[in-house]
Amino acid sequence: MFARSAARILAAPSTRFFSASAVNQTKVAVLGAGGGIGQPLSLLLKNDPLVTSLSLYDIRGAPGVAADVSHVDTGSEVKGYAADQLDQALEGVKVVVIPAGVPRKMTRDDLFNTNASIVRDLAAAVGRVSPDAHILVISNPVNSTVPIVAGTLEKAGVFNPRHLFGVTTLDVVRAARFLGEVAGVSPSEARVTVVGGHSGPTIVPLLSQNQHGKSVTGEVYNKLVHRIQYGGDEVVKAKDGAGSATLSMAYAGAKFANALLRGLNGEKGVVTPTFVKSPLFADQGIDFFASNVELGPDGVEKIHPLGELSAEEQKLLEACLPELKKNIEKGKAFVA
Ligand SMILES: NC(=O)C1=CN([C@@H]2O[C@H](COP(=O)(O)OP(=O)(O)OC[C@H]3O[C@@H](n4cnc5c(N)ncnc54)[C@H](O)[C@@H]3O)[C@@H](O)[C@H]2O)C=CC1
Ligand SMILES: O=C([O-])CC(=O)C(=O)O
Repeated sequence: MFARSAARILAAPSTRFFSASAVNQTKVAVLGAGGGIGQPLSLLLKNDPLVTSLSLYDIRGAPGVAADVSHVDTGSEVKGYAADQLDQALEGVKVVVIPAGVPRKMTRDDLFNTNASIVRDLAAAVGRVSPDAHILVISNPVNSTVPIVAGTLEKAGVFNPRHLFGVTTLDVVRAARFLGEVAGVSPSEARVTVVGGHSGPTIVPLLSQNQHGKSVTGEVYNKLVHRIQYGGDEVVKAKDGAGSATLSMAYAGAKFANALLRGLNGEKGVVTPTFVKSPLFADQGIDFFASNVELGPDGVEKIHPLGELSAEEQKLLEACLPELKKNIEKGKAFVA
């Protein structure tokens, strides 16, 4: 099965994204497992053959979610942990996925005050109990929460940049879906590398690098880019006060977790965009950036350059960088 290029497996958005050798199975924790994302994400991880054991934590409701999910007839063990059992939930975990926090009503940055301290406290617990774990941050604003996790772990003297990922997979999933619609092809043929960060102008889809994407021009191009950058708003508006994307995010989170687990298990060529500590724009003071990253046995194996950009993409990148820099600095200042 591994003979097929993993990059191609990732390139094929579909419900069948789990691919496994079941050799090195892994204990995965979900922090925020009782929430809108956490519940379906826990279900999807229960269905991932690379997950041996699932540890579900939330300040409310995780034991109930765990009891429910544990009846699914796949091999993994599932255990739920109550509010005062965070440290127990983290014992022996190799991968920690964090969708804890509040979803937005206005902009993602509005969430900063609430989610910054939630994420900081959870990161501190990971640093204390399972400092080698790979941490996948879903909680918004990702552009700031990832630097918060990094800063917290740095303070604890256990930060490993190869083990920290902001999950930007929903942008990649949306880009494939929306380009597929515009070009009249299957999303599996419409894979788009999305770089930058995860909010409005910091989301930079490199449509020109896809054979269908490069023929989209003019007003259709502008609308497509806008839809990818503001896809979250579509869901927030449609949910009308009931939160933001949860189901598509759970799908994207499970897809990224599976890619990481395949890399950790030694599969070669697993490449997907993710927001990591990155040298690409570090000379401009931007030391976190999403780009294609090869995932390997120790997490980040190789950070790929952006490749060739069209003139439009160059402009999008120019708009992204100052905003992303501000978001990163805000996260850093919070933990300083
Ligand atoms: N990275 C991305 O692409 C996306 C990120 N998000 C973000 O994910 C986050 C979660 O969204 P939803 O699941 O819709 O929210 P939700 O409110 O439905 O669930 C959040 C859960 O976190 C729990 N929680 C709060 N504080 C906690 C703590 N200290 N420890 C453990 N659990 C805690 C809550 O009890 C709740 O069950 C939000 O910040 C949202 O903006 C949402 C969609 C996409
Ligand atoms: O829009 C939001 O707040 C949730 C999110 O990050 C997304 O859907 O991309």
